[in-house]
Amino acid sequence: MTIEQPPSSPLSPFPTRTGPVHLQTNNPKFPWLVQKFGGTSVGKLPLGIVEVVNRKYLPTNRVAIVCSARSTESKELGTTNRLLRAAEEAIKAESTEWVDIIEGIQESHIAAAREVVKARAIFDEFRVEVERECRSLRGFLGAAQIINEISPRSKDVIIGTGEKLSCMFMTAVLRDRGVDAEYISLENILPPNHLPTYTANSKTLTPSFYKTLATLLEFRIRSLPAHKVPVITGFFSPVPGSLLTTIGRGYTDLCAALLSVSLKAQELQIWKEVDGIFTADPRKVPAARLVSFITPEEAAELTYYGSEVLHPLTMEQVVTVGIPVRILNVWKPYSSGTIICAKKPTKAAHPLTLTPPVSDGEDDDDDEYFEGEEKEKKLPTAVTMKKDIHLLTIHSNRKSLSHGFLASVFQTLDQHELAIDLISTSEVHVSLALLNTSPHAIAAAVEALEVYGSVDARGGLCIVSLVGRHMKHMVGVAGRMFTSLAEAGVNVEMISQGASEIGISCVVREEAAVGAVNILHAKLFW
Ligand SMILES: Nc1ncnc2c1ncn2[C@@H]1O[C@H](COP(=O)(O)OP(=O)(O)O)[C@@H](O)[C@H]1O
Ligand SMILES: N[C@@H](CC(=O)OP(=O)(O)O)C(=O)O
Repeated sequence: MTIEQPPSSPLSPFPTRTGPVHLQTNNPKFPWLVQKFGGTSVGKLPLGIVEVVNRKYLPTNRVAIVCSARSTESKELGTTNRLLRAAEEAIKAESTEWVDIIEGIQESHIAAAREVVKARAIFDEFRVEVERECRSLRGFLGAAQIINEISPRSKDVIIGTGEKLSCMFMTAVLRDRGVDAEYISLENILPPNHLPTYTANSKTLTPSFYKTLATLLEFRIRSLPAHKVPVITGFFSPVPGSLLTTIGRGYTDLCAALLSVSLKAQELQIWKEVDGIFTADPRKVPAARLVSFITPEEAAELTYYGSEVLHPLTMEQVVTVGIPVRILNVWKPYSSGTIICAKKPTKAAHPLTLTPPVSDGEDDDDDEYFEGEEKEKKLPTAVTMKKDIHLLTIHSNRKSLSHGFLASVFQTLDQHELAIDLISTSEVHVSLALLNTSPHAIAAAVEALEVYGSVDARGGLCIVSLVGRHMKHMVGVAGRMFTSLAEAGVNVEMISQGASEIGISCVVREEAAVGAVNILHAKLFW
């Protein structure tokens, strides 16, 4: 089968083939490769994605694609945020704005396809699917307006439309360029009657949830004809609680990680608009450098403490089965990005031939894998910051023993669904840094904690964290960290060293945080 190819498009910086091309299919003999594309990549560079899949990886791998909802400028202005706004509008009695928002989403997807999809039949089929999907969403929101209620589960259904439209779009674009793609929606992947068994408490998903989901994903993908290239919604549902409350925004990374586990993928690739993981957020620290390799523990610490490169739950899924994760830039498909795996891989020309050696569990020096290369300096790996932090300091009234005191504090925070980011404690005093997810919950927790002593609560703070596997063995790093901050006049409100010894964190005022990160980068990373 051959398909006519259009001339190159302004949406791709790469040369586009002209003339007929052969249909590109998955080869079932090749190892699986899972590729997740962020919403801005789908929005700005759909033909770049085709290039990545088709020309670069289909010749060596069996590819599964996961997409999040399309954004043409930034995630803030993207489809998911627009859908959330439509949901808010729909429960206002007189509002019709939600109708316009859905119309806008529908039209922007159709307009994007009109620009890149050249085969009329593929475009027409896409348009019919998009119109059907948006009609169904309008019906759903119309019903919500009548009953004046949108439950968390209903919100999931609404945002899920974003990934569905995005994957329909990418399937059409890939087909148009000769890739035998198949759209897969995971909107009903889990049987709803099983859900209550998958939460240990109201917020935490049990390992058996992830295991069941991975099995169902594998079953779903393997039910496709083997040569098809699946294009899978990063949205999966239903989940205990709701996807937004239990897993949160950025759930597509987690979906791709579970898929990689279920397919025993050779690698999980997260394609973004940034070259990989940097020594600091390049938007805040102009001198930040790309890091070619980091460990899963470092990546988890970094994402937890504010580097938005991966969803925080992603790493723990892939790490147990040893699947390497690579962060790559969709604008530079031939660069090798950042690889996240337990041991530094051997160097080779093609990124996918970087095979991570099996770890022997020893904490040996990873320089050995770069024989003949310049000895790597022992430095921290990255510095990161997390905004919107509240600090609670509780001075016990000594009416309970210290172990009882801490237990009561934790229990109270749990009752108010507040998660602790950092903790620093003496026998009867405790300081806790919390993400300010709900000012109401913090106020209620403070009131409840006053039973145990006096409570000092302050907002407008930031956590600044230094992360690095070498820090376990570096003498004086904490000293240099706090001397550098003190010399720059940054007041440190709390200090905490992670139990894994790969992270040291402190709390500073929000207005001092970017400066603090820049100072630490300038003083400790060279
Ligand atoms: N240490 C870090 N390394 C790289 N990026 C970081 C780091 N910390 C924060 N970031 C930010 O994470 C963002 C994620 O990349 P982006 O391409 O915008 O995401 P997506 O493609 O998922 O929308 C970047 O804009 C970058 O500024
Ligand atoms: N579209 C969703 C899910 C997601 O994973 O997004 P991203 O891949 O851009 O982090 C969101 O905006 O949260």
